[in-house]
Amino acid sequence: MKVITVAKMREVDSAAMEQYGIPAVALMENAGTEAAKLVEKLVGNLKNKKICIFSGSGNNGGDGFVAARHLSNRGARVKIFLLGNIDHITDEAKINLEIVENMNIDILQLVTERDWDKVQVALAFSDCLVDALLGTGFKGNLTEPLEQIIQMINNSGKKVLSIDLPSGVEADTGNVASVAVKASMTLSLGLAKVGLLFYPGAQMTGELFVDDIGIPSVLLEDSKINQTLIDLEMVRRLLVKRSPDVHKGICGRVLVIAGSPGLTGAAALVTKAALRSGAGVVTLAVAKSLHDIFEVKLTEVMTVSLPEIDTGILGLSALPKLLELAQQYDVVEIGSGLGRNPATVELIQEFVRQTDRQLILDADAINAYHGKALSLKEAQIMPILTPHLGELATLLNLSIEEIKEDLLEISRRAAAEYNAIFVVKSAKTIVVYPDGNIYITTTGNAGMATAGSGDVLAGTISALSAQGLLSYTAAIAGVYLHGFAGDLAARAGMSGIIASDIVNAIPSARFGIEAE
Ligand SMILES: NC(=O)C1=CN([C@@H]2O[C@H](COP(=O)(O)OP(=O)(O)OC[C@H]3O[C@@H](n4cnc5c(N)ncnc54)[C@H](O)[C@@H]3O)[C@@H](O)[C@H]2O)[C@@H](O)CC1
Ligand SMILES: [K+]
Repeated sequence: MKVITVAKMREVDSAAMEQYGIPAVALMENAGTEAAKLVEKLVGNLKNKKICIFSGSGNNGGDGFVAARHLSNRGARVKIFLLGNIDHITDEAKINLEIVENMNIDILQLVTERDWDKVQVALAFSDCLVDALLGTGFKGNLTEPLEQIIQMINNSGKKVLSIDLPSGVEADTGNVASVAVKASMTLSLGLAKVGLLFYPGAQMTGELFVDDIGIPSVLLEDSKINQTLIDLEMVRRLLVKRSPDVHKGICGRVLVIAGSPGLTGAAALVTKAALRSGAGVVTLAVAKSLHDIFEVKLTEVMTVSLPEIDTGILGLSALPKLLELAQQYDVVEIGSGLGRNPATVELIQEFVRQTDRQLILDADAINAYHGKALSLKEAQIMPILTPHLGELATLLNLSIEEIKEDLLEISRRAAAEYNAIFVVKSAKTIVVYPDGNIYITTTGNAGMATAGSGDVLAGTISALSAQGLLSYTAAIAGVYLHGFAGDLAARAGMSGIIASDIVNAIPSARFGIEAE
């Protein structure tokens, strides 16, 4: 499923109206009709049900007026609370406001504090609320009466249907200024808005429904809408089932260059995740003085000892051996817990420049390219980078807050600038391609915010890439599989998940995805 930004949604709306001649009021009619159906889903038989509709003065409010008409027609007792300047009401909303006025539906414009009491009473006796205060036209901070009304809605404990977006959620970012409606259901119009998928907006959305409201499908499937959700079907098509006559040598060979003193856990997690994700052979290359530790720590992973420049620290002296070794592997994962010694940074950059293997760069390998987009462009095959928000911020010289303000566009610019596939890890991990396409995962949970979870992801993507998925698709399938494994691990208690739990759940997750 595609996910859309406000600017693009406006283009699609305009095209529906101008190219296809669909009047705006018809789109609004469809929006309100669908909203009324979902209210029925929330409360059951509408007869005598008390429904409060909160409408703003924009088109989102207009959708609310249409819903009011349909709900009233089906026997509900509807009250409309109108907020905002009625003189600035849009043409389509005005048409629908006049209709509900003509139908003698109870409408109260909220102006003074005395009106709040009426809202409180109505809320107490209502069966369900419809939130049509703010849609895609909202940005920034909420002004006072809105904030108060939204708080009243949330405090009422009633079921709420939000139209298009929970009011107060910014459509392009998922940011919530001070407060937003906590919806039981959200009906998103045309396509789901980006903000419904990212936190904190995603937390306010409730169950998400999407309706095309009559917009021609060719407009909604436009290839220029370049955000797509990663779903089960997509990943099922990508993951190739193991044929019965395979041997380990053709199940994907992964070389991992990771670990430094005090950071051996990262290397262990990457390698184990690669094995659990189905790689046939996984080898860990480490500095000589760490080698014995890993020999004990890892059973199924082979280890190779590299020359070091200091205890446990790699430098250029390891380069010839690494380049030669890499030839025997399909994919090289580099950087997890490798450390930031300038000599190690130099080794990373030279290795990345000279090897012709597919690379997955994590953690310190990403840090090695701070301000050096041009030198990463020297990589022979487009690499995959797996930064978390902090690493992305450092790479781009921005703060995490600045990135969150415009995550998609900033990630797009980074992928284009570095000519790399970026897997940006956060509560909603995204895969970003230099051509601007973004894939957003639908798996994963808050329990996965735990040390080492990112190392597991790097191992998973490496294994899938080594198994023959193109870097383009390995990142998508890896992110989904990793999140799915985390969701399985969460069944035993989300808040206590540790990274090894995710590793151990990968085989079941893959089995679940591949199952017919
Ligand atoms: N053709 C279209 O564009 C369609 C639009 N539709 C609906 O129209 C919505 C978009 O309509 P609009 O562009 O009129 O915008 P909205 O109705 O989402 O919001 C505009 C209103 O919000 C107020 N507002 C904006 N930012 C605010 C802030 N920070 N604090 C307080 N008030 C603020 C504005 O003053 C204005 O009254 C969609 O979300 C959807 O629900 C649907 O009717 C379908 C067709
Ligand atoms: K809304």
